[in-house]
Amino acid sequence: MDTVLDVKGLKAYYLMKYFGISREVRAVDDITMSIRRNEIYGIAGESSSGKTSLIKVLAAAMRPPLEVVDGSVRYHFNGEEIDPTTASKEDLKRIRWKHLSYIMQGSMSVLNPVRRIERTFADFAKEPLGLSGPAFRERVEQHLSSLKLPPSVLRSYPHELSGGMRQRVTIGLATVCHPEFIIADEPTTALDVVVQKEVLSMIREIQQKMGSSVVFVTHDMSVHANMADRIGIIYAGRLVEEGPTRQMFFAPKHPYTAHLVASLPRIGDTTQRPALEGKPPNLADPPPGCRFHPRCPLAIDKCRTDVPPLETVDTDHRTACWRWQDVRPLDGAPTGKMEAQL
Ligand SMILES: Nc1ncnc2c1ncn2[C@@H]1O[C@H](COP(=O)(O)OP(=O)(O)OP(=O)(O)O)[C@@H](O)[C@H]1O
Repeated sequence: MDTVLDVKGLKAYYLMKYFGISREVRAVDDITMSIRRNEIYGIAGESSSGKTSLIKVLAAAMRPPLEVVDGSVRYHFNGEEIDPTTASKEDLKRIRWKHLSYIMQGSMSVLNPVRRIERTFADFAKEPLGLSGPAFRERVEQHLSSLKLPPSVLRSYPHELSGGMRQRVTIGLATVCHPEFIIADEPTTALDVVVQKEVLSMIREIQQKMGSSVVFVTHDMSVHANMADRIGIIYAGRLVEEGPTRQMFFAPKHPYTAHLVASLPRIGDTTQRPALEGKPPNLADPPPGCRFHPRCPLAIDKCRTDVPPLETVDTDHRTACWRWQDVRPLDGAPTGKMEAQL
């Protein structure tokens, strides 16, 4: 299997000191995963579970107080090994956009408010694309048109565009160099459903054309169902289950995944889904054993004391649950009709 990214035992914590008292938030806590060439890997999990923190480490966008305290992250680009957490500024500049690109949450931060969009494209993409003048402009205009954006946006300032247009411009920036590895954090959440569909199919098209890898974060399981080849579920800073999309939806092996897929809204279905009781744990003081045990309907004594390892339970399918053999799809889990969509 052709692996592009290897993450081993990664721990990244927010290390803070207030009035001499240290506090650490264990946002990413012992994550091991690999991303392959030519796949879309979806990361799901509820708010504050550590998805964005993980993505920031992978995208070389980590800032204090977030720090890697253990483990390793390695990209393999064209035979070259790059650690995004220790790479020099020059190395990062060299790989940014052409090899590794990042679509972050919220579009405004990447667009300079006092620069026209064309200047921002020139700053980001001219050098990596190796084009100039009319050839560069033509390439950018073509790319924008695949995102349903008219060439006139290039003359605009960010504040002159709608939120949806700005988000598409951001996606355009991140994909114009056809990068090998695209990291996207909730890229379509702010868009209306029609535009969301177009943008997602555009990301897939680029991914297929280039054979690139996409790591994609969203809390929206229906987007994962339609986009991801594999899904990783994060709970309280840990990867608790990972597997091929179809298996995750139809045969989940972790009670938390079973809950997530059963809460997926379906067209025409107005039944109330049972909410998961309790709150996610405080990552400054997580519970011992399995972090999900206080909310888990299957929890036994062992779950309260022993951390379950992430073990392989089927082809390509890993779970961290002492009771994975007893996990069953919940009421409301996808069946029949939905299977055709996956
Ligand atoms: N700058 C920061 N300083 C301290 N703690 C932080 C900081 N940013 C995030 N955290 C904490 O780290 C944990 C993980 O947050 P993170 O944003 O990675 O979660 P998330 O799964 O991406 O959530 P969301 O879906 O809401 O974006 C949370 O407990 C959060 O409060």
